[in-house]
Amino acid sequence: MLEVRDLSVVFPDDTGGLEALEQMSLSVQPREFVCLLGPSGCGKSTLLRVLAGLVPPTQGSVTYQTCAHCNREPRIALVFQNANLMPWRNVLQNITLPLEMQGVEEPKAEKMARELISLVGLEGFEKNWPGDLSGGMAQRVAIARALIQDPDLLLLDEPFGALDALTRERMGTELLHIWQRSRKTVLMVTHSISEALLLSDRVLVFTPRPGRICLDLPVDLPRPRAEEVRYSPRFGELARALRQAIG
Ligand SMILES: Nc1ncnc2c1ncn2[C@@H]1O[C@H](COP(=O)(O)OP(=O)(O)OP(=O)(O)O)[C@@H](O)[C@H]1O
Repeated sequence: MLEVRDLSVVFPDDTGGLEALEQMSLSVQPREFVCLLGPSGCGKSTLLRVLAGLVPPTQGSVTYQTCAHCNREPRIALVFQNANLMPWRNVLQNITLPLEMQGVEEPKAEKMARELISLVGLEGFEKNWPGDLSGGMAQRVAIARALIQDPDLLLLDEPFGALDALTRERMGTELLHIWQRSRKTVLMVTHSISEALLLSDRVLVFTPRPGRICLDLPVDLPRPRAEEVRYSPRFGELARALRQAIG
């Protein structure tokens, strides 16, 4: 699905350049859920921005294979820590926005949005304004708005980072359910070891800047997973391995 080869990113600064990523290589399989963990400033968001085409690589390459027989540009959706909803559009209208920009007819866009509203558990809130939503609800709208583009790759940059601990835990479980039903290829930045283990097939741990991958850990916890997996001995072993790698 995605192949990154020897990727380096250097941001210009007064001292000759700030190296955010150094010769990073990784690949992601279709429908895989991969989490990125690492110390603050190690280049996790930079990697997502390169993958989304927002930051150019200084060196190296990013290649997408969207499907076996087609050669189209990949569809990539990015969700940030803040939901960034349009305050003058209600929940339904926020979710249909990307389709409206593509010129999709309103009844079709609305039908698709209602299906996603059901997927993210927001039935009954279609007409609510963003200002009346909790942080968790706003992020669910942002995730639905990303999914309506039917992305080949969904990039999540600490999507629950601004939420309180309990809401964050609940949103982790909800994202697990959403992914189990949508089965998108996902790359997600998180600072939470337990969130990474609950959700992902693989966790990539970054070194301090310049970011390189120091551990590529397959998460061999059985699926479908539920909240209780956090209390299994294997979960504890994997958490210990990740903690050691982060240092
Ligand atoms: N547009 C930019 N211009 C200059 N420097 C940048 C830019 N974007 C990021 N950086 C720098 O690159 C380094 C990596 O930043 P990045 O945001 O990718 O780290 P991160 O691992 O996502 O951090 P955090 O976990 O704190 O969000 C940091 O030192 C940051 O200051």
